[in-house]
Amino acid sequence: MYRIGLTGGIASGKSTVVSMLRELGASVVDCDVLARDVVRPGTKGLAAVAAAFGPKAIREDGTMDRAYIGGVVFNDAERKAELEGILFPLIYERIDEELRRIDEGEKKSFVFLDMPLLFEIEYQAYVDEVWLVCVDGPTQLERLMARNHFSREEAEARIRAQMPAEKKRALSQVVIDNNGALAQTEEQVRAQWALLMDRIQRG
Ligand SMILES: CC(C)(COP(=O)(O)OP(=O)(O)OC[C@H]1O[C@@H](n2cnc3c(N)ncnc32)[C@H](O)[C@@H]1O)[C@@H](O)C(=O)NCCC(=O)NCCS
Ligand SMILES: Nc1ncnc2c1ncn2[C@@H]1O[C@H](COP(=O)(O)OP(=O)(O)OP(=O)(O)O)[C@@H](O)[C@H]1O
Repeated sequence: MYRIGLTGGIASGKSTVVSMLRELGASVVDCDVLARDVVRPGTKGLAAVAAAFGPKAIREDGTMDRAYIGGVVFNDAERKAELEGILFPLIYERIDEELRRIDEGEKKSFVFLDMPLLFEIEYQAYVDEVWLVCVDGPTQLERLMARNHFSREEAEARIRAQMPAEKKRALSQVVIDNNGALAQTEEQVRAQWALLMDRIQRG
């Protein structure tokens, strides 16, 4: 099964592009969803996070306090590495499970992996090509602040925790520019989809 990694900085528009790809018929493994799945109430993932981050990590309803953990890890690289050390192995396991399900169950010839941290974790060796969703710095900051109701400082801390877009651009085979209107993004996605179908058919 041909694997396409889809990545991009926070609030670059990955989910927006994923909805367009799904409309076109793509199967997509969404790593943010899997990252939430491994810390559902009652999981060993959440128990490990609670052991490392203390009682404040869990809310009264038993779910992980994402705002609290986010506030800690995006301001402290060591704490972020600690969280990743707990969650990444669990997320990798779930990715493999999902890939097997799509390969054997849906019998698809290709799959997209929506993976925000693809380059940060050097996952490019495990995919056949990488698509990058790109926005310029001011647009990213503005969209992130608007979507998450973050202050400028909170938004900048999250952006700083990731690899800069220029570095990611140099490592990607396809770049989708999401600075413009959604219709312009959709046009690029459709054009790249057609090229991808050619590549897959040619083997
Ligand atoms: C820190 C947490 C609790 C913050 O939760 P929150 O609901 O605010 O954000 P959410 O999970 O929706 O992620 C939003 C975006 O933040 C960025 N982000 C998330 N984790 C990280 C990280 N470890 N390093 C850099 N950026 C990150 C990504 O661009 C992601 O798309 C959460 O992101 C988390 O559990 N992160 C660790 C797991 C992880 O790395 N997931 C992302 C890749 S699979
Ligand atoms: N072309 C666009 N024009 C205007 N707003 C947009 C455009 N594309 C995305 N947005 C908005 O920008 C925000 C970020 O987009 P989206 O959620 O798709 O990004 P993401 O890369 O999936 O984010 P994350 O990394 O946090 O999961 C959303 O509020 C979305 O509605």
